[in-house]
Amino acid sequence: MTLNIRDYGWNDTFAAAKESFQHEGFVPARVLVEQKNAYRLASESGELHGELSGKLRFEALSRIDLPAVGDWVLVDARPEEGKATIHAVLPRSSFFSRKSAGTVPEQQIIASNIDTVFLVSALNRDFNLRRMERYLVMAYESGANPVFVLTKADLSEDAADKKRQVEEIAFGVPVHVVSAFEQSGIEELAPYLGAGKTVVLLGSSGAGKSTLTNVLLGAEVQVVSHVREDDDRGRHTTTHRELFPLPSGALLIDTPGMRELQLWEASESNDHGFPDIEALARTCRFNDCSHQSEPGCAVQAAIEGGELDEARFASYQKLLRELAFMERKGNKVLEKAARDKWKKVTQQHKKTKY
Ligand SMILES: Nc1nc2c(ncn2[C@@H]2O[C@H](COP(=O)(O)OP(=O)(O)OP(=O)(O)O)[C@@H](O)[C@H]2O)c(=O)[nH]1
Ligand SMILES: [Zn+2]
Repeated sequence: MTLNIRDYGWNDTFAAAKESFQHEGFVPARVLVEQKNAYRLASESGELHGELSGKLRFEALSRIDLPAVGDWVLVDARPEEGKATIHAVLPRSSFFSRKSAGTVPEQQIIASNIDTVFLVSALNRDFNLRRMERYLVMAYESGANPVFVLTKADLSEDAADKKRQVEEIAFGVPVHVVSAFEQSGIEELAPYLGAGKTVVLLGSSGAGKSTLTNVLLGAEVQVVSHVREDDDRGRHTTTHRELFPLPSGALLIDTPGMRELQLWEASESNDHGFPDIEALARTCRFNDCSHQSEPGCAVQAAIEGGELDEARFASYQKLLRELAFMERKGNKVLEKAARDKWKKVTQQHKKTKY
């Protein structure tokens, strides 16, 4: 079985990056699944089981240097055995990462080379603008383009109003209202789901990500079952992180991996942004207190009194700055800022010897 890697998102940028490696005989492959340093890859010679070369394994300075779902890697392919040895990871155009817990916190790639991230939120009582802001910051840091998808429109009587509220916090970011149950609004997502485009769904548990995934998958059930005819392993049984093709030709990364990001959400923001700090701020003497050196500042008093962690206050301010920046500059500049941020990481990544 052969396949066309362009169907898996291969493009001229990756092709140019490959050229700079000048390794005779290595071919590109995309990581579909990663489990404990074993990989399933899509290559021109079909799906292969990949293993890391000894050199890549030992020269990796951290986990960020190792392949993750969505990565393009260069491999020595042995199609007759169904196997490949992974020798290098091509620079990532975007990625989600998280810091893994442990004595030495380490950055770990959750998913990479993503074009669009659907920030999925339900329009019921889970609706939470502060949380959406956090997700948006995370999306910008990834380098992927954020799109808000507000789900369960059938449960909401003020969907249009909520849509407007989201548009206000997320200047220039598209917002779409859908209902998986009523199959409404789904067609608005088509522009992001073109052939070779990679999408991930991100959002809290219960937001409707799996249901939406099924709708996107089921849009052309015929095509799906056709694809499966010569694949008796059944490619959509997902208990792990996996990249798989949608009938539209787009690639969806699904998602215990994205659930891991929710841990980030839970630990960093407590689900409600910074309610403790916001409560303190309401008791400052001045309504427009900047919590720096104003008299009667309850926030500074709490820091001095040891009730508020200074680092937590610093990250609150960082969030406010980032959001203010977004609102001021609009989407274009933000995209550049996000891009510069990940470029730096990618450059660090490049310094590693292959
Ligand atoms: N009314 C309504 N309910 C929905 C809709 N989409 C999903 N649900 C329900 O919302 C619940 C959660 O949906 P899931 O798709 O499992 O949510 P999820 O985001 O994948 O959740 P996790 O798998 O925990 O991350 C289920 O009971 C769904 O039936 C919708 O469009 N309308
Ligand atoms: Zn104050």
